[in-house]
Amino acid sequence: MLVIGVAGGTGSGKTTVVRKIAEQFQEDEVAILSQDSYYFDNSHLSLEERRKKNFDHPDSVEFGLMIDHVKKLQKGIPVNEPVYSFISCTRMEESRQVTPKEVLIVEGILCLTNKALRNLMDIKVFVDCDSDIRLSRVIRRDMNERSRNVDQVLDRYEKTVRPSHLQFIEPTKRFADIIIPQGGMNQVAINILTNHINHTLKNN
Ligand SMILES: Nc1ncnc2c1ncn2[C@@H]1O[C@H](COP(=O)(O)OP(=O)(O)O)[C@@H](O)[C@H]1O
Ligand SMILES: Nc1ccn([C@@H]2O[C@H](COP(=O)(O)O)[C@@H](O)[C@H]2O)c(=O)n1
Repeated sequence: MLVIGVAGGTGSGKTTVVRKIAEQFQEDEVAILSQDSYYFDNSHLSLEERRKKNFDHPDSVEFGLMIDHVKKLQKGIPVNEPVYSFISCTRMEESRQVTPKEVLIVEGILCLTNKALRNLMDIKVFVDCDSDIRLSRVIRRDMNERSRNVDQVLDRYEKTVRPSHLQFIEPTKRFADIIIPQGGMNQVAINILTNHINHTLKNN
C-alpha cells in the first residue's frame, strides 16, 4: 500500500486536490482518511465550551487512533473511521468503514505535525495558498456549512486558527516532498502526482 499525506492550511484546497487525484483512479484503488474525523469528541463539554477549543492545535486530534487505523489498513485490515460533526463539534454515533486499497490518502491540516504519522507516509504533500484567500473561503464555508456567523468565524480566525497555522501548520511545509501552489486548480502538480503514484504502483 502506498500512503500519501496531504497537509496545508484550512481552505488551502486539500480536499479538492485529494478528490482530483482520487478521480484519476478506480474506486477500488484509493482509500481516503480525513484527519477531521479524528477530532476528539468533547461531548462532555457544552456547545459554547466546545466552540472555544483550539481545533488547529495538534492536541485536538486523536492521532493515536488515526495512526492505529493507518497501520491496520497497511496490514489489510478494514477500520471504522469516526464521523465528526462541525456543527455540534462532537463525534457522531455512526462510523464509516474504510477498506484497504492500493493507495491510502491521509488528509488534514495537522497531519504532517505528528512524527509517527509522517513516518508511515511514502509521499508527503503540502498544499500552499495565501492566507487572505484561505480566509475568504473559510468565511463562506463556515457560514454555509458549519452554522457560524461572520463574527464567530473571524473571532476564531484571530484567536486560534491564524496563530496555530503559523506555529504548527506552516512549519510542516519543510517535511513535504511536494508543495502545491494553487491547490485544486494546479493540474500540472496533480498530473505529476498521479503519474508518480501510477509508476510506483506498477513497480511494486
Ligand atoms: N484553486 C482553487 N480556486 C478556487 N477555489 C478553490 C480552489 N481550491 C479550492 N477551492 C474552493 O475553496 C474551498 C475550500 O477548498 P477545500 O479543497 O475544501 O480546502 P481544504 O480541504 O484545504 O479546507 C472549496 O469551496 C473549494 O471548492
Ligand atoms: N469543530 C470544529 C473543528 C475544526 N474546525 C476547523 O476546521 C478546520 C480544518 O478543516 P479543513 O477542512 O479546513 O482542513 C480548522 O481550521 C479548524 O479550526 C472547526 O471549524 N470546527
